[in-house]
Amino acid sequence: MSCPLSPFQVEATCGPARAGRFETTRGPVLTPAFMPVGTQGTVKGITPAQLAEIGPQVILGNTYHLGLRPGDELVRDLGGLHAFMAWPGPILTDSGGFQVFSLSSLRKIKEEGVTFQSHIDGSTHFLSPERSMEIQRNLGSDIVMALDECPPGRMERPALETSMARTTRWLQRCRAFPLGERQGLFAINQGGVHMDLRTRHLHEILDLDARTPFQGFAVGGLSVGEPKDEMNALLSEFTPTLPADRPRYLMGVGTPEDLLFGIAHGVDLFDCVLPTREARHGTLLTSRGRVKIKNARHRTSSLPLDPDCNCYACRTFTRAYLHHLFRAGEMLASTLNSIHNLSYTVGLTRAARRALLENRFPDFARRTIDQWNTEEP
Ligand SMILES: CNc1nc2cc3nc(NC)[nH]c3cc2c(=O)[nH]1
Ligand SMILES: [Zn+2]
Repeated sequence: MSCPLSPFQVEATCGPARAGRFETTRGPVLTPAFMPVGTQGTVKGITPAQLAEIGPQVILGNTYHLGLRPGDELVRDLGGLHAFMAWPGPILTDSGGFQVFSLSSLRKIKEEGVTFQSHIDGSTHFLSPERSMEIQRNLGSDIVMALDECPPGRMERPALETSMARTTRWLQRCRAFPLGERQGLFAINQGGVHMDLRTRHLHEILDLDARTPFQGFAVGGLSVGEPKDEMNALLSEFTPTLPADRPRYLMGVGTPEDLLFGIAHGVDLFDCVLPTREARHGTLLTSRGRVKIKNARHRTSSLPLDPDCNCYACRTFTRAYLHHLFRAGEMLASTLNSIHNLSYTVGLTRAARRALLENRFPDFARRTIDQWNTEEP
């Protein structure tokens, strides 16, 4: 079995935290790394050139959305997702399970797969492990996520165990599917906030891994409405038990605080719509905490949004201008706010990596958290 992704190299550690890297055929991935979400083949409101300046290691594409519209075969015929959206760097595609359960209506899940109605036009569709793999092969992503069932938070244990068992059987089917030679498959661990279930599922995954190794391991089933302290308790105990020689990806997380917590407990990769979604709603993530740009106190401010940020928005415009754009409902407000929030979030994981490499991560984390909580941003 060719391994298109190189082995994960741990370059520095600080307790469970680590800085690392792995190669894809479209470039290296230096971790820890935050991956901006490009749901429908675009990181909303940002051009590829602007995205390149922000400099993410990897971006995400959604199988559910792109499979429905414009359709995975069209994207394949036009050269794949990298060409289609003009992003030459590594792309990770999720497998569609999460969107089917969170976006579509009238779905019916069976062993074979899940039947669902499109949120676009109500048409009926079917997503199986094989179909999810086929869509991701057609998109040509570098990192492929297995099709899993993402249980809603607070699912009762018996139902959770039934769901986990199916996710393991679906993983076997994903593994059997012939992906592209440039694609690596990540397995997804489930089990809610229960350490014993997480461990049981991991052992089932590792039984499959022993025969044909997975290129990475994702922690799914979190950030789905469970209490934050329960998520963090599980993460701190479970993450370090994942294989250390493969990337660890925490799906759907999170806030700057969540990223530091995850990094401290050994997570390498993150994705979340929060930075871009909050940007569109006028909440900006800065080195001194959150700024609600529509607040009247920014109306006349000649200051940059974040004095410690060198992004296009912070080095070019005043808060007064960002405030004006948002109040006026201008399109540029979303673009500039997203450029900043992504620059901040990608920059935070990049700075954490540097701190780990320079053996000063605890001090970095402490200073970062203190700065969030001291000055009025
Ligand atoms: C692709 N499979 C898959 N995606 C996910 C995306 C998520 N996004 C969140 N919070 C925003 N939690 C998630 C869990 C999963 C999960 O368990 N599985
Ligand atoms: Zn900025």
